Formats: sequence, C-alpha cells, structure tokens
Amino acid sequence: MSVKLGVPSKGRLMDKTFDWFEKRGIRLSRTGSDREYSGAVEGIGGVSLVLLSAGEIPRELAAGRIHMGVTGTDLVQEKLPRWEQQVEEIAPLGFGQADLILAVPGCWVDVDTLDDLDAAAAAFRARHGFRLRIATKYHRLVRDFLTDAGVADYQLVDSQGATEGTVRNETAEAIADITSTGETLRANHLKILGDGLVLRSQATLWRSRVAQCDAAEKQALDALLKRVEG
Ligand SMILES: Nc1ncnc2c1ncn2[C@@H]1O[C@H](COP(=O)(O)OP(=O)(O)OP(=O)(O)O)[C@@H](O)[C@H]1O
Ligand SMILES: O=P(O)(O)OC[C@H]1O[C@H](OP(=O)(O)OP(=O)(O)O)[C@H](O)[C@@H]1O
Repeated sequence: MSVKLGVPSKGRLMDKTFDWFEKRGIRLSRTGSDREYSGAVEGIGGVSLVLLSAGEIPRELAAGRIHMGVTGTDLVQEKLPRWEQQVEEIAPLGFGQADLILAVPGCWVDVDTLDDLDAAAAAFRARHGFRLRIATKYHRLVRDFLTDAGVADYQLVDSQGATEGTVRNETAEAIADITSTGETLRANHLKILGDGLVLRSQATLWRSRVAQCDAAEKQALDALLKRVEG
C-alpha cells in the first residue's frame, strides 16, 4: 500500500498545489482523459495521489482515508468539529488566501458593525415577523462567530454557491462568504461590516492524526514530511 495524498481535483487550488510540490521536487499530475480523476506522483516513492473536491478533503483526513491533504483553513475549521484533534497543520502554502466575512447591502447606511447588525436584526424581526436571513455555506464558523459577538436574532440560510446573489434574489438580507479581491461583493452592492472578519484562510497542507500506516507507509510518510517541511 502507499501513502495517500489528497489534492483538489480542479481549478486554482489544484494548479497551485501542483506547482508548490514541484518546487520541492515532487511532480504531481493528472493522468488519463480530462474527465478522469486519476493522478501520478513522481520524484518520491510510496506516495499516491487522490484527487478530491476541496470540500471533501477535511472529511477524508478525519476518517483516515488519506494520510495528507491540501485544502483551505476555512474548509477544515468549518467541516471538522475540534479540528485540531483530527488533523495537524504541516505547512501554509502561500496561496488560496481568502477572508470569510459578513456583508450587508451597501445601502444599509446605519449598519457598519456587528452591534448595528444586532440592532437591525431586532428591528427586522419586529417589522417582518421573521428573522433576518444570512446566506452562507459556513454554518458552524458563522454561528460561533455571531454567538461570540452577541448577535442572536438571525437565521442562517444555506447557500452552496453564488452566495452574493442571494440578497438581490431576496432569499437573504446579508451574507457570510469568502472574499479575495472584493470584486464579487462590489458587483453585488454589498459592504463588509467593519468588525465582520470571521476567519482568514489560505490553502494549507494537513496531516491526518488518525490515518493508519504500515511500516512501508510510515517510511514513505516520513520521507514526504521531510521534503515538504524543509
Ligand atoms: N476567490 C477566491 N480566492 C482565493 N481562494 C478562494 C476563493 N474562493 C474560494 N477560495 C478558497 O478555495 C478553497 C475551495 O473553495 P470552494 O469550496 O469554493 O471549492 P470549489 O473550488 O468550489 O471546489 P469544490 O466544489 O470541488 O469543493 C477554499 O478553501 C476557499 O477558501
Ligand atoms: O472577492 P472575489 O475575488 O470576487 O472572490 C470571491 C468569490 O470567489 C468565490 O466564489 P467562486 O468563484 O468559487 O464561485 P462560487 O460562488 O460558486 O463558490 C467566493 O465564493 C466568492 O463568491
């Protein structure tokens, strides 16, 4: 058997992950047709590549089905309760930087902070008879953040993509999502609350704390760790 390295199967994270390993003498590549999710590893022995959705890598690490994996801090902290017990951070990779933030419509001139949001949420409920809706796919992180901030009068609505569009579509009044350049927020007339930074995220290499290794796998894993930690 071999050490399993989980890497995002597409997009910006996959390409930059391949470049990051290449700089350390480990060549990762996709094999087969464009649609085939199989990969190869050259430059180190005993390691195999597992191509996965970035969102599924935390779960695979926590289940011990992969030994190491690359995905964002945001996805690990959102998907894994007490994540430190399940995975170990090996190296931040220096790309995939994005901030998880809370944003409201730009035209809400009286709402610039979490305190303002709390007041607006109470007023919203009194006026409309239901709680202000915050669209997000980061349920755990946003709920914990708002609890700590003392904001209670809201409901989360699930949005797995195009989250900034939910305000225009009138399925939410506010959003919590990842931003990088800020362009998507601006294009959708949303503004970030001054104290609305939930988490700073970047692509990171993780090691599973539970994945089992036989003697050969242990040797390959140690060799891999030596290369990537150096
Ligand atoms: N605009 C962005 N700039 C930089 N990083 C981003 C950006 N949007 C998302 N990311 C990061 O990329 C990672 C993967 O994001 P996302 O959950 O959107 O996956 P995806 O690319 O849609 O793939 P999949 O649907 O297969 O999981 C996350 O860690 C996220 O923080
Ligand atoms: O600040 P920006 O540079 O504009 O980037 C932010 C956007 O990037 C991500 O979306 P993605 O492109 O992954 O599409 P999605 O909405 O389907 O997740 C994220 O969800 C934001 O919508």
